[in-house]
Amino acid sequence: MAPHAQVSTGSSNGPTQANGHDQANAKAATFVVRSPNVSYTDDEIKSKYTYRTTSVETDVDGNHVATPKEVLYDFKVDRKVPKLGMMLVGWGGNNGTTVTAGILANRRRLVWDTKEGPREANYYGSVVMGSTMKLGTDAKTSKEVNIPFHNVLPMVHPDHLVIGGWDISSMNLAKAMDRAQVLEPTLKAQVRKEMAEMVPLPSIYYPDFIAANQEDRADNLLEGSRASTAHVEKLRQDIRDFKAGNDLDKVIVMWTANTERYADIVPGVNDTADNLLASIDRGHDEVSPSTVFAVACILEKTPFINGSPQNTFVPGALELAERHDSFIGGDDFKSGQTKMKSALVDFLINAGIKLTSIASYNHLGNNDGKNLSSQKQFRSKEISKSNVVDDMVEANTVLYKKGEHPDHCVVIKYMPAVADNKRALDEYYAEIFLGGHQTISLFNICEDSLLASPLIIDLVILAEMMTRIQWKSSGAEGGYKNFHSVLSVLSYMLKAPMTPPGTPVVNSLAKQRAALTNIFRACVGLEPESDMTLEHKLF
Ligand SMILES: NC(=O)c1ccc[n+]([C@@H]2O[C@H](COP(=O)([O-])OP(=O)(O)OC[C@H]3O[C@@H](n4cnc5c(N)ncnc54)[C@H](O)[C@@H]3O)[C@@H](O)[C@H]2O)c1
Ligand SMILES: O=P([O-])([O-])O[C@@H]1[C@@H](O)[C@H](O)[C@@H](O)[C@H](O)[C@@H]1O
Repeated sequence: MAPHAQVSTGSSNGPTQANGHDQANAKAATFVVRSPNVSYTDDEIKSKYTYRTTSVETDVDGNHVATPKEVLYDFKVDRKVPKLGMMLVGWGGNNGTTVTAGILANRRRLVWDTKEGPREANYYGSVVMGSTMKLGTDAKTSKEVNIPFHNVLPMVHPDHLVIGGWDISSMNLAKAMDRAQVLEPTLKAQVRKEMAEMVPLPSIYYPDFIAANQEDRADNLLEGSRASTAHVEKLRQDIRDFKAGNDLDKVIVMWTANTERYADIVPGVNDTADNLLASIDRGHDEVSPSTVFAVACILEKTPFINGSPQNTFVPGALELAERHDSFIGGDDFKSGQTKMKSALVDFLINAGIKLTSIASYNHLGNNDGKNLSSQKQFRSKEISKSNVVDDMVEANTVLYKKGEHPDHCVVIKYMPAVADNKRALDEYYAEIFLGGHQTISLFNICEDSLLASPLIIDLVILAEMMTRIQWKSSGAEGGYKNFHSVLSVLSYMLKAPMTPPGTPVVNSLAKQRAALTNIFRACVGLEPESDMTLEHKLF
């Protein structure tokens, strides 16, 4: 039975150290699942998994009857780790330049001087590369055994990503890195030469969708200022050329370009796949650049992830993705203030503390902040930052009556002086025992692009991993199928997680991580992580 995680010498499975790097000649810990329900070949892992849930029926008086349910699934994982390309829309931006420099620094194991002393490249902030999961308990000592998250399935290692992309700004990545004002000069100096050779492909620019203050950087444009089939086909060709030119097996496209205004959902324009394609062909002005990128990727069967808050996936795009069995995911990286919020609100409400108001303010001085200083673009962000508590509030009917929820305001101000070092100030106000109150004030300096870049890596690696996982109901006729086109499994990294139509949105950070972890565990026939530890209680 082949061991699971390979030896770390340069394999795509990658090493296991906290900074994601293998030590010279270190042997990555491996694991293999010994079970009649799991089989390994050189090409595949197959598992039979019993999915156990509880079905609840509620009568008119609100009384529940809970019935345990079991569904048997067969999972299949393709073990061949591909040569993977990551194409960024907005490659010349703060996130695009930072994630590119970060991968170069890690790949070359760079060390650079800072005023606090030497710093070495790492992947901190990445769930895939910087966190672990509980494998089980030691057979002899009963102590927890934890493994690097990256090792649970044969994932791409970020060091091996081939990076490209588009930008409406023609600036090469070295100059764009300077413009971003994120990285230490001593690090920039070591990657400058390589980054100077990276030049974004020209992109589509429909001025009405982003702030007018972005116009001065728009000098790298494809002809045409509204959607067209020619734009779709050009972007598809760009993807094919990038894939062929770098001898890639696959490409993932990530939108990390400016936040756009919401597109109106117009019957006959973008409400169905056919209407959307026809609208693009007619050059309808309510089709955004991000939706054109999404359509191009869907038709090219290239996973597309939206790292910004706008409603890129209009109903027509969603229907098109389902029709083509293409993967999409989004929206809006969950990097700092909102990530903290989704953890804190989860804790407070599950502790029975009645949160009654959340005031979220932040100011930042990067180009994202400049774009968000325009009301329509801010509104996109306000929506994604505000909805993150809904599911946790609705789940607690003890604290909140139907429709009752905490006051919640979101403020973002553009203050150039602080550049990428966003200042987030939050106040959480809650009712506690016997009419008391609890006030929690948070001051959180988020170096925005250093927090978002690891999420870009996670989203790309996990989206690619999902293209190699298939399922079928045990014993059912027919072959294996892909997961649904909408990759809700990516929700941990996203503020406004997209889910398949008709399915609930989960924003609780703990639940999101558990879903991701346990789906990957099921692929190797392991039960969900249980913290019952009965072995430590029943003896
Ligand atoms: N912590 C974070 O940085 C964070 C968190 C959540 C979401 N986001 C979102 O990620 C996106 C990028 O953030 P950033 O800080 O890198 O912003 P940025 O403004 O530095 O970079 C955006 C880049 O996109 C380019 N661009 C704009 N329209 C384009 C188009 N149609 N095609 C190609 N390129 C285009 C711009 O020229 C710019 O280089 C923003 O939408 C932001 O809201 C960022
Ligand atoms: O992820 P998070 O810190 O809650 O949200 C952030 C906002 O507070 C910030 O103003 C914006 O510029 C970033 O793009 C990001 O969306």
